[in-house]
Amino acid sequence: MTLNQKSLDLEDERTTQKRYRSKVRPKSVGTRGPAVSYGALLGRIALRGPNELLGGHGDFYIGESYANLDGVRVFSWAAPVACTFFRGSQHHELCHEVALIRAFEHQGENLVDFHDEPMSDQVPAEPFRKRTLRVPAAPRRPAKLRPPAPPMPRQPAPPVAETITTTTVRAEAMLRAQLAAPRTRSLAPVLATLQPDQYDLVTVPAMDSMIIEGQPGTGKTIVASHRAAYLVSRDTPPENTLDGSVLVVGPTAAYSHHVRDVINRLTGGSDRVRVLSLPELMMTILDMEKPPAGEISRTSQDVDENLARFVRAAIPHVRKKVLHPGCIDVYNHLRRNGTGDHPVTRDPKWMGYLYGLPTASDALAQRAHTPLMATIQWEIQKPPTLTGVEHIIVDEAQDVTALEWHLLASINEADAWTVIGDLNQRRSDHTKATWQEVVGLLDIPVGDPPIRRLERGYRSTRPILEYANRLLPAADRSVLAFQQDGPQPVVEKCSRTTLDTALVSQVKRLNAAYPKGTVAVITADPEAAETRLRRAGWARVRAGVWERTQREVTVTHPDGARGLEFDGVVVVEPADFPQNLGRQGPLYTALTRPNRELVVLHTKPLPDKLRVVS
Ligand SMILES: Nc1ncnc2c1ncn2[C@@H]1O[C@H](COP(=O)(O)OP(=O)(O)OP(=O)(O)O)[C@@H](O)[C@H]1O
Repeated sequence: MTLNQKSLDLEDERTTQKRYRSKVRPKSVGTRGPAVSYGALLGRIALRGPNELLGGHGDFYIGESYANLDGVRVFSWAAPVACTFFRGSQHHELCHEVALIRAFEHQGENLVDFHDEPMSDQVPAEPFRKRTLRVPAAPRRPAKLRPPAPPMPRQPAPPVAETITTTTVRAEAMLRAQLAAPRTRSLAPVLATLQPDQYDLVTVPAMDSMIIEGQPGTGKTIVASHRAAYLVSRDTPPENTLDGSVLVVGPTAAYSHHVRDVINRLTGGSDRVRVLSLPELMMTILDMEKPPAGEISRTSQDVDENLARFVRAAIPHVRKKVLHPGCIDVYNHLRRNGTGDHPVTRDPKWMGYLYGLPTASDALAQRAHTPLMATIQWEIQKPPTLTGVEHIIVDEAQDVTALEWHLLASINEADAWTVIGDLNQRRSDHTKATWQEVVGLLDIPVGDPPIRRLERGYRSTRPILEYANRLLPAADRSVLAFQQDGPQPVVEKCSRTTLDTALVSQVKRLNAAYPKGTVAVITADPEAAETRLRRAGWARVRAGVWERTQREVTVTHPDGARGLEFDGVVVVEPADFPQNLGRQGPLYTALTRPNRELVVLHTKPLPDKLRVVS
């Protein structure tokens, strides 16, 4: 295609984009501000020839929702026919007719470029209808006289044998450009570059439960967020959707913030998807304003599923004494181990545990006891805002304890689950060590294969992943990084006095290297790092965020970094990171947060595995 032709075609596409936006936008724009979808066209499909399903035309668009632009059809990304664009494995009957796929590149609201990918050796000479050349500006017929377009079949056709595989990378140039762009504070929709394996997982029917596993940066959160939107889209085939709502559960409030925008953009701000971190969920149940503090559990008993059983058995006894018991009445009943006639348990191990519980007000303030308090409250009075949930998507599921799984299972009215995680990032010994145990606990059927894997890492470059993966068992160490090139991690041995200057100068260097991007310091001792920054002239703008000369740095404990990403990350003193059963989940999470550059500063010896030169 000549340059001139391309710019004419681009003009055409921009015109269609404008018309599409003006048609769909009033439906999707609400009062929720910039997070709401703006009606982007994602791409365009040219078939090998005209097709009667398309009223004799041979091309169509894929966009954020359905529209008919005077005979030019835009199908939603959630409709089965979008498989022609995403190259998933549950093919639509038009999949094997595809000659050319055009993917649109947007900057903000502007369509700035397109990328064509031939899929067949039979690409028609003029694959796409050209509006500026072919469509005369003739007076238009009144809409009511226009013949209705033939309906598109909604059922996906049986898979066809062809060379499309889910390991294929699609829209590669755009994907590369997107990953090289500065990271922002919240995740963005990636529909135009969604990969075939991700699309397959996003579009699994709502009532099918599954476990998805993948190393850091393989797109698990992308799948979680796009799947939430797919499940409630009005363009999703009815057999794949649900009547109720979807709850997306993540690890921290920062994670909820990270994904809320993308879901709002994809759903047009639908109130059928709720995003809450586990602590936020429990605070909602308990109607608490301040998050509880401290460890997620002191002992495995704090989060043991037996507690849920005790609570359910205790409530009828408490109700005999108190007509409308509150959370505290039930808690105190447990603390006393019930009554002489009806003890909660006769097991000495559990009796000791119950007698040792703190007072109710202390328990409410301690994170280790929030799952128990929330379980009690849920059993006695469910908040109406959390009813009607039919599918729960749990991200960072490796960090959910047994008692929390029980609570989530009580909330889930249709028992449909998408459980997503990475066991290598586990941060506690008190969570389940295998997915089989989680499946057993939830008592759900999962399909075949029982665990689906996302293999390709998108976030971190190969040098970063190779360094971080040294922490893993040998069998998990191989790296499939989409971004092959990037700076080697900088590992700097410091003295206690030089650590201060090294930290500040690395933060400044990364800020300068990624002027539009994000930088973080991840440390087991955020207070010490904040003191160093304060002394160097940085000022706190909000919790965990510091500013100097209009540049920001986030300072966080590894627990707070889960699910997040930054362009540059400084990891301070790996030897001080919490370990579980000798494994380095929190350190592994920290080392895999950067998209572009990793710096490790240490005064103490590095963990053995990081000292090994591969
Ligand atoms: N198809 C895609 N197109 C563009 N960007 C993508 C795509 N898939 C993943 N990414 C990007 O890769 C980065 C990592 O994705 P994501 O956060 O979903 O990974 P993850 O598996 O949840 O990681 P972790 O477990 O480490 O938190 C994000 O910036 C995301 O936007």
